[in-house]
Amino acid sequence: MKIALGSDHAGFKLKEELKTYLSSKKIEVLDLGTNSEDSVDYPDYGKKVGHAVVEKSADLGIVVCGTGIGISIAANKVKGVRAALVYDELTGKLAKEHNNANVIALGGRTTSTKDAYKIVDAFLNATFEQRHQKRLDKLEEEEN
Ligand SMILES: O=C[C@H](O)[C@H](O)[C@H](O)COP(=O)(O)O
Repeated sequence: MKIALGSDHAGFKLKEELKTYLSSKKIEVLDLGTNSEDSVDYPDYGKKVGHAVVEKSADLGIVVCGTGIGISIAANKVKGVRAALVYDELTGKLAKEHNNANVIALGGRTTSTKDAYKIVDAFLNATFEQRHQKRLDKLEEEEN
């Protein structure tokens, strides 16, 4: 399992913490930046992670900005991405079970590190429920 990580400056600290956390669980990480708290633009990093996932350089993606909002919108602009802004364990779990999200977005200014770890675990441990596939097909139809 390889996870692509990306953030803007507001998500940098949480991205770094997640990188350490995932590595400690022996999950491979592809860090696509940013690499400091210097101000950058979230679309650049959301799109990078989205491309990494749909082009299969990574299995899943995690993106972080101040709220998770902007970077989730950015990731969702990439065809084939289903990015979910998640804010607790339940939404982390349901993002996989119902939406088969291939990217989750977190807010570095809105979600604590401890909660982020729980959310990521809930997402990674959940399984997509096939009964929702027809809805995902309808999303895909709109892209094509
Ligand atoms: O949705 C957008 C994100 O939360 C950004 O991280 C945020 O807008 C960055 O704000 P600022 O440039 O004031 O740090």
